[in-house]
Amino acid sequence: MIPNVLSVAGTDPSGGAGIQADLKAFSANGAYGMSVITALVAQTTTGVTAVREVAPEFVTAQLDTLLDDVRVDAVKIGMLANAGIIRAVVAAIDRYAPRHVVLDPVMVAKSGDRLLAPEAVAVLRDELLPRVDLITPNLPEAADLLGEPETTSADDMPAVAERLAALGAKQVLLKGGHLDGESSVDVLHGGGATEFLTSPRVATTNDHGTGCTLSAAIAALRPQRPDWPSAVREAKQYLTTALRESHRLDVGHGHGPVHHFHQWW
Ligand SMILES: Nc1ncnc2c1ncn2[C@@H]1O[C@H](COP(=O)(O)OP(=O)(O)OP(=O)(O)O)[C@@H](O)[C@H]1O
Ligand SMILES: Cc1ncc(COP(=O)(O)O)c(N)n1
Repeated sequence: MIPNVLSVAGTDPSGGAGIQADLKAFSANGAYGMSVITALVAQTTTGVTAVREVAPEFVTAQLDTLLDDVRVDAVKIGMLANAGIIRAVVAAIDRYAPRHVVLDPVMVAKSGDRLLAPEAVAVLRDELLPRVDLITPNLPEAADLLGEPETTSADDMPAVAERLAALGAKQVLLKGGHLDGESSVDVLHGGGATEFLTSPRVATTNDHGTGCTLSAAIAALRPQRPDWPSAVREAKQYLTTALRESHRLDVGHGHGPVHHFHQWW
């Protein structure tokens, strides 16, 4: 059976990040994609010009309407914008107890624009993080969640992932895309085990929405794979190929999107 997978996130009219990227990654990884929108974002490959946050009650209305009808096999949560929307999502998780939940704790876009109110970071950490199965912070987001300086070395990443797990996340995928080096190194920590996931760094400026794509591919694959490490390893391979294939696209003048190729038929 094809899994039903939901993205709860903001929009990107240029199709590189947010809901639009998630739906492409779901399809490419064999899932049926659905979406609940938290914020309308006027953005493209060069940055964000405006944000309209959806009222928390309307996020609840979208979630209730969908979840009362459709079985959801996995959820990917991205941009949540503010504390009211975080609490609407927390209430829905408590009400419907979805089987697999991935949280990409989106805080700042690649362009430097804030996508989460600073005062909402504590709400995300204390109320949402302990309710999800996997969190996928990048290094600045990990530092913000832990209230400590940002790590600049891959050697420190296992210890950072362990401290994030102590906040209540069952599995932590700490992403090292912001580090320099020949390889792009992530660390997966969970169930008492830690592993490095290393892929060759692709020389490209088409790196808008890489975090969105990775977390969405993980959510799509998890119901189709026996455990988190299998889904995470395969999603990372999917992202690396999507980055490699991105040279075939000609979209915008800034950080372009990755190419969501179909790998399953
Ligand atoms: N140039 C690259 N080549 C290969 N992998 C990359 C490259 N850049 C990023 N990655 C990988 O992409 C994923 C996302 O990493 P990153 O740390 O950039 O997250 P992010 O900042 O949340 O992404 P974004 O905000 O762009 O959505 C990680 O698995 C990282 O290793
Ligand atoms: C709606 C939305 N969600 C997430 C991101 C982060 O992606 P990036 O860091 O590549 O800009 C974004 N730009 N927009």
